[in-house]
Amino acid sequence: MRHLIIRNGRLVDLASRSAPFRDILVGDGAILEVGPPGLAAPEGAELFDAAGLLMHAGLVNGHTHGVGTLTRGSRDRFDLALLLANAPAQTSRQSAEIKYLNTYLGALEMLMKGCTTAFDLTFGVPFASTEDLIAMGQAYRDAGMRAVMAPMIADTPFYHAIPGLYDSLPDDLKPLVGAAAETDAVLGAMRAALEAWPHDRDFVRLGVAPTIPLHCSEALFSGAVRLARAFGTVVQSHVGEAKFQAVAAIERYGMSMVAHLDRLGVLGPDFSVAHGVWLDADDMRRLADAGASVSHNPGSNMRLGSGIADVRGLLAAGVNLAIGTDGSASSDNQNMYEAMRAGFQVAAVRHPDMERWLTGPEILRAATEGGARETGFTGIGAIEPGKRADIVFLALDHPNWMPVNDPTVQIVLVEDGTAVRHVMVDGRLVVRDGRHLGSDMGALARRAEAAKAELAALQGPALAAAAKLEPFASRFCLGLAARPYPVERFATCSCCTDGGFSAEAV
Ligand SMILES: Nc1nc2[nH]cnc2c(=O)[nH]1
Repeated sequence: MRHLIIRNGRLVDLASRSAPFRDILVGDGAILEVGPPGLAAPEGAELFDAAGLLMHAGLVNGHTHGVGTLTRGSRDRFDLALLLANAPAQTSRQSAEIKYLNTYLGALEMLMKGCTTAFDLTFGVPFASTEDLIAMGQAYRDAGMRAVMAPMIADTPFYHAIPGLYDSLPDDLKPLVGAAAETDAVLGAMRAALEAWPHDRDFVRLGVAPTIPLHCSEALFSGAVRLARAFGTVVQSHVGEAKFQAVAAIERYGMSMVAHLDRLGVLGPDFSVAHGVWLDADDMRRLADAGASVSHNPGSNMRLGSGIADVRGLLAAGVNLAIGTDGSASSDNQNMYEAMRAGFQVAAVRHPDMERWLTGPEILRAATEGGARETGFTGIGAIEPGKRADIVFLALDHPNWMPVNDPTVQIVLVEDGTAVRHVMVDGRLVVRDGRHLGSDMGALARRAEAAKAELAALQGPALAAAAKLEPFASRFCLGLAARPYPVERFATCSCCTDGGFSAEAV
């Protein structure tokens, strides 16, 4: 066994909100013991000196999209309706190099900012082949990160998914709307990828993401979840992200999106909801009863103007909470410290009553243990015996940490990733002295610029067509969002006007 003894570091303790000195003994990537200074180590154990460093468990990004990294920061006024109007064009045509680079650069950013595991909703089959998915999984392997890669699958294009939207389009634009996909072909391609998956599942797993319930026929959604369960993997879907979707769900199903999913029998401990902004108390109870998770993505929900999730309500109901950044195409960066800080801030904005604000330990727990449960990587999320050694080392001689106060609050509200000194995954350093081991940043920057040019040439015509449709999608979805949505939770909120969130707050 390869032993590693980490000495002289301070370990964040969520329960006592302190950071006592602790030694950590690691054997073959697993944490064997955690104890006060002077912990016994076997002869020949390699010493890792963590003097002047604060240790916390690697962060888990509960929801991202590696596919959007190369387009980060390219548009400012961009809401979910515009994103969905453009998504097929943006994800349709990419070379293998672009797919790899998108994923690798996202992973690199996450690792360098203290995140060691991600739930990545990537290109959907059949547009991404099994080979593409394997290559994107390799990007995580090469970066040294853990991930669930879940292809976003659908059989109903956005314009058909939202009741009335297609009919609202001028006739000359209707041919620009993509055709429905063959349900069996999508499920067949998903099955083939699951069967062929070659990567070590302790590091990179293949998950399943029926992307948005409205974009999936019942046969596709149920079939996707059955497949995930047959292969013992996890499922994630965008649920209740924007108000227009919540209203459209009532119109389409005669019930909320979560009630529809419950009726399909797909909710369970292996099921996670991305966003979960537009949920009522009944939705939350159904998710909690099923043991499901919600990835709270506050930065994205603000960036796209989607709204503010009632996270206190989710926790009180007993839903497992994770924290996510969302993809860089929707929220630009992959900074889990920023996502945690935003999570704290939006809860305070959402609830005038301070008793309902989130605490530092609650957010940090969601970004570690909650994410571990949500991704299905049960061996991560904490620094304790039996877990894998995914450890972030923050420099205490960085201004962020002068002085050390309540470390559980300071990580959430002060740290921004700039104090990340080293990052360890499975007992091996992947970031040392702030630099990712194995990446040539100059070469990557040149590849990214070349990929950007290639992407513009490949996707230009499809994006031009999407741009013609965009104004119609935008107007239609704004019209849906202007309708009252009957969610009782807003009745207790001081920023409420007519039973819906005020336009200002959303
Ligand atoms: N935020 C967000 N990003 C996406 N990227 C692709 N689909 C989606 C979605 O439904 N929501």
